[in-house]
Amino acid sequence: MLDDRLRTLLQNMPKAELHIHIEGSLEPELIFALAQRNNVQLAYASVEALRDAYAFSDLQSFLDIYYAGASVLLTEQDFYDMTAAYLARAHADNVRHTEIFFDPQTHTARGVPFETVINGIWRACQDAPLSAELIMCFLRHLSEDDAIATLDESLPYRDKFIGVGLDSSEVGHPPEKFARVFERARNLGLRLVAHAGEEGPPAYIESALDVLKVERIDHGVRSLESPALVERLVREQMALTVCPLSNIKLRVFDVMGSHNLRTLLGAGLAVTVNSDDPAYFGGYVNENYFAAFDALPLDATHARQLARNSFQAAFIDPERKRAFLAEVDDFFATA
Ligand code: HPA
Ligand SMILES: [Zn+2]
Repeated sequence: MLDDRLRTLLQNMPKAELHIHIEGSLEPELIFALAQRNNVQLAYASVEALRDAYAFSDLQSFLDIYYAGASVLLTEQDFYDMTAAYLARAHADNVRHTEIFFDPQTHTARGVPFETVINGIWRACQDAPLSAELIMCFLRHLSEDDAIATLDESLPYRDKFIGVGLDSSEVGHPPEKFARVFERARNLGLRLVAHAGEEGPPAYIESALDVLKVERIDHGVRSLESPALVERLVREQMALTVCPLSNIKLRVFDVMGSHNLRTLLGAGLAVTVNSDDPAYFGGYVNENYFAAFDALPLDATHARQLARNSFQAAFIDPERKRAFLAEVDDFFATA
């Protein structure tokens, strides 16, 4: 149950966000504004008509609309404006540090130069009122050769992002399909993450760990189907970047009351709460905390654990991590 006191606590607590696709922060109003600015024809007559189309049956039905929405992004300023809007919302939610996914292939396939994409997003991060880093994702429905070409294309901008990830259609595209490109990324000193166990089976989480050697699992909610995997994830304190509203909108769980977030936490897993694609799933990170705490038996102790986990799992140096964790502890000591 979410009373006013718990809601205020969740709103104000310092937190990190570790699973946010920047293209998924593109609000319908901004899609229409950019379409007009760029003379792009949209398949929807109005903001309302577009929003009405946000009724998804699974991951793929969402991805089709998400890629269509991204088609209005053409100039560096478009990428800047989209990113600046997300960062302002994250700041309002008391996010202190965010690690943002971007999907270059969605744009380079349409003829938008890699440089345009990364420079716009990166410049907004430099201007942000919070700490922000970038993680470049490969689209798993495309080939590994395409991912390798994207990694090659990114090398001149190596200092503008900290890691690589794997997103898009999960089932049928197991992590091992991307073994070589992740090995190359690892040799470049990049941090590694992958979506696994959102719609795909626990075996995909295992191959993300064993073959890709990822350092965090994005989603990972299906890990509970394998007790041996849960035991391993707890032992290794492998972070899961869980996205509660996403899981409901994409029908991974029927209703928030049946989400397994509380069970994952109770098992000792290093769970974090994140927004995934906030413009499409009904809210930014604090809305994800509110919805989960409203529907599940979660209290201030869990809030503190989740805030701590978010910084613990962040790709930041140990000194900054200690400072953020101390900030969380101070916040809860005086709350
Ligand atoms: O939740 C997601 N899963 C896979 N790919 C994605 N791309 C944006 N959001 C997602
Ligand atoms: Zn995601």
